[in-house]
Amino acid sequence: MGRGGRHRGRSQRKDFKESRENVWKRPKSDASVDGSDNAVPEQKPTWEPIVTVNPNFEEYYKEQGVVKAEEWDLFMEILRKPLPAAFRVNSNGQFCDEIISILENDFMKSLQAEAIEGGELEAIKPLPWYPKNLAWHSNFSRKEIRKNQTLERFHEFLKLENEVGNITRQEAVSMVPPLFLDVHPDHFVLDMCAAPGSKTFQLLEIIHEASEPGSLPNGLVVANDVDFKRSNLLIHQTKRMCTSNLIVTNHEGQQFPGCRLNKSRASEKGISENMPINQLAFDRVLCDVPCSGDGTLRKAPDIWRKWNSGMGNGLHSLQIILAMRGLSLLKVGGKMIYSTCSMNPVEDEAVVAEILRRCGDSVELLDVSDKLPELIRRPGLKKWKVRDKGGWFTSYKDVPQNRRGGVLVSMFPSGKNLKDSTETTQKNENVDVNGCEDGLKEADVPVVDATPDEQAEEVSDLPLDRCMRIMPHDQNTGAFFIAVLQKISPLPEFQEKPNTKRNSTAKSTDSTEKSLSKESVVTVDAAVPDESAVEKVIEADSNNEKDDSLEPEKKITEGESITEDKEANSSNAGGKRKVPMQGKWKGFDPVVFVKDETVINGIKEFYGIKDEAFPLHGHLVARNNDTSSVKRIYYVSKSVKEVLQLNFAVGQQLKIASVGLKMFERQSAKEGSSTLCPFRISSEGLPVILPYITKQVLYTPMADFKLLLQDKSIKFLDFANPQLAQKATDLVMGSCVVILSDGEEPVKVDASTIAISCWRGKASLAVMATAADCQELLERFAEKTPKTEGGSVNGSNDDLGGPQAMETA
Ligand SMILES: C[S@@+](CC[C@H](N)C(=O)[O-])C[C@H]1O[C@@H](n2cnc3c(N)ncnc32)[C@H](O)[C@@H]1O
Repeated sequence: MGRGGRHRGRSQRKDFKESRENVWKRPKSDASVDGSDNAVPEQKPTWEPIVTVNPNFEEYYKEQGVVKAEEWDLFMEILRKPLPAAFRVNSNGQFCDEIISILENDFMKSLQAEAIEGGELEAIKPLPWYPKNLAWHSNFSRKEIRKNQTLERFHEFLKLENEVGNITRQEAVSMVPPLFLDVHPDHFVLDMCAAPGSKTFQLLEIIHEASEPGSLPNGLVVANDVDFKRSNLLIHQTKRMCTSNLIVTNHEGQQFPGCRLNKSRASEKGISENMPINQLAFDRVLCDVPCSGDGTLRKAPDIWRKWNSGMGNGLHSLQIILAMRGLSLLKVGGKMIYSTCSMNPVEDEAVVAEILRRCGDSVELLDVSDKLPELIRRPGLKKWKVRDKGGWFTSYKDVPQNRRGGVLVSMFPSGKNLKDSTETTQKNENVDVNGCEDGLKEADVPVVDATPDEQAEEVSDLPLDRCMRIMPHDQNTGAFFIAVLQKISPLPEFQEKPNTKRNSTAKSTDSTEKSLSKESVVTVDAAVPDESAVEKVIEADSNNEKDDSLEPEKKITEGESITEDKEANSSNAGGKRKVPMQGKWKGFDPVVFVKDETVINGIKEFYGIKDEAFPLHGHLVARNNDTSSVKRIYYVSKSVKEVLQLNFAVGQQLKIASVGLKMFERQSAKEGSSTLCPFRISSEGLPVILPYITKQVLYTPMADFKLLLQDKSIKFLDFANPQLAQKATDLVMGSCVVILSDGEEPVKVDASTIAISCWRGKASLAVMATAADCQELLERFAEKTPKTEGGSVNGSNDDLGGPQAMETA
């Protein structure tokens, strides 16, 4: 019997069938669409059908030719259907193989009856183009899964595994860009517009792919997003990954700092001007830009009502400057993905064409047609039109002066202001072209002769067919656009700098937003993926050192401050951070290296961690502006440490929202008892540090391990195995680790080791892990019971599989 083991009768299938017939409904009280799943309320109000008609949308895409006339009806039919749910199994999760096996051998079969009832061939199936059966598609929509009782067991499974980080719910097409980025474990990767973080999670998985338990990759991911609230969702998402190789930053992507140590600064600091210039450059950049999001219509049906052509036009310039900044931060030889969840060529091919024009020979649009052959996609367009309120334009030369504020030359296939052979000259009045952020006059958009081809119809001469457009009706998904770019040589000099007036012929964010408010009715963030792990808005993440629930016990002397922002130091008193606004950075406490020998040596001694095996010095950071109350200590990988040091060296340019892996947490012992070390091992950090802990470890067989998970606390005398009582008593009071073992003998920690963080009290042992983690382990053991226990509890964990130890608090 599978987990939960609840089988429902046929009567309940009726509800399911009905739910499938009602295509889209929404609560009568309107819900705003911000693209994230939390926009779809769980409340049970009266429901009214959502209108899935928008004549402007239909007219626009018919004219653009993104689908052929003969497939139009199918395209529209699929767009009106709710999006099937999709999810990925975390390839670094300890139970990865086991989860795939449950999907293949249990749910694929047990859900089949429901699929047939609903008219589908398969209930769930692995996405054929995703490696190693790690990604799955379900023919049930997410709403069906949530609402239909027959699917409850599957829903519970998804919810629990998602919560503990073993799976991530993510729209299928949103999984594609990281697969084309060709990331290696030693790469420095920048995810420029990262929230809510599903692709960041994928990037981290790839970085960690080849790591043994306890060993850390050389690479790192910097996940950036301008939106503070959404950054918190990202922090929450990626916390489930237990990584010390992530930095989360809060910058406008187009202004992301290069952390360059310039000459004047070098002399100020007395550093030789001849030293190599330090630059934070990346091997890979993911530029998954804000977009109009019409590729997510199936998931966010409110877009039907809101869509208009101005949405794409209004974002075009921001998309260009984000992509240009991404390319300038890329190492020569490095690769960047430009992607959107929009089908609109103005946000897609036109942006790629413009960045290729700006970069000349220094950037190549790669042909990746031989990669992921099972993924059905269409080549990028080479011709398209531009529409605004006034009508359609096939060439910039046809755009009247009064429309040139919103319609830019870069939106057209040629990217040029072509002279019509029938015209003698183009008037170049000194009129501001709003699309040019530095106030370029129209005279600066040169009028050029059209080639004979261009005179007939504007067709791009760039190899835009190398771009990829995924269409919903090809494989029952959402839509997505992806281009893979490679930096061949340094960019033309003026393009290498962050977005400045001088280097851009596009609108600034401000002018983009102005243009948006003029013509579009959806927010910039409308196009956001479906990741359900972000169903709650988290107001402050656990990095917040102002949480007073833990008592300060011991003073930690800070090392050097990495982000010494005065405003950061003076804010954030109440636990809620302020949103950085108008370029001012507010809200995050500075990152400091923990250098206090008493603290570090105390931890090392208490847990028996040897320096040569696992150095702590230089790898521990805290968030604090008050050195007396460090409560959480984060571990950073060597790569992250180097970036922090560089950041410090160049004047704290990075606005760091979160960094490192929470490894130690200050814990007060109960009144009347005391502990030698006030820092307990956090469950997030345990998988990394477990192989190096030599003290405060208790090995328990399965029966007692289960008891501990069930009861959360166990008196020493209640252990089923009487020897354990003595061994638990022998531990020093305070934090300890309990490892599932064949007997009560030590086992060598490897990928299959299961461990939880505990607290050794006066006469009992208490679990310091979340209820979800305990439940997940118990269910895992239940799945295994017939095979491993055979009437007797042997406690062997040999067949539990997967990397790293498991648990979190
Ligand atoms: C399409 S979503 C990104 C989705 C994300 N890559 C993922 O897979 O979860 C676009 C994101 O861009 C962010 N954004 C908007 N303008 C930005 C800017 N100027 N710089 C950086 N991020 C920006 C939005 O807050 C939004 O989170």
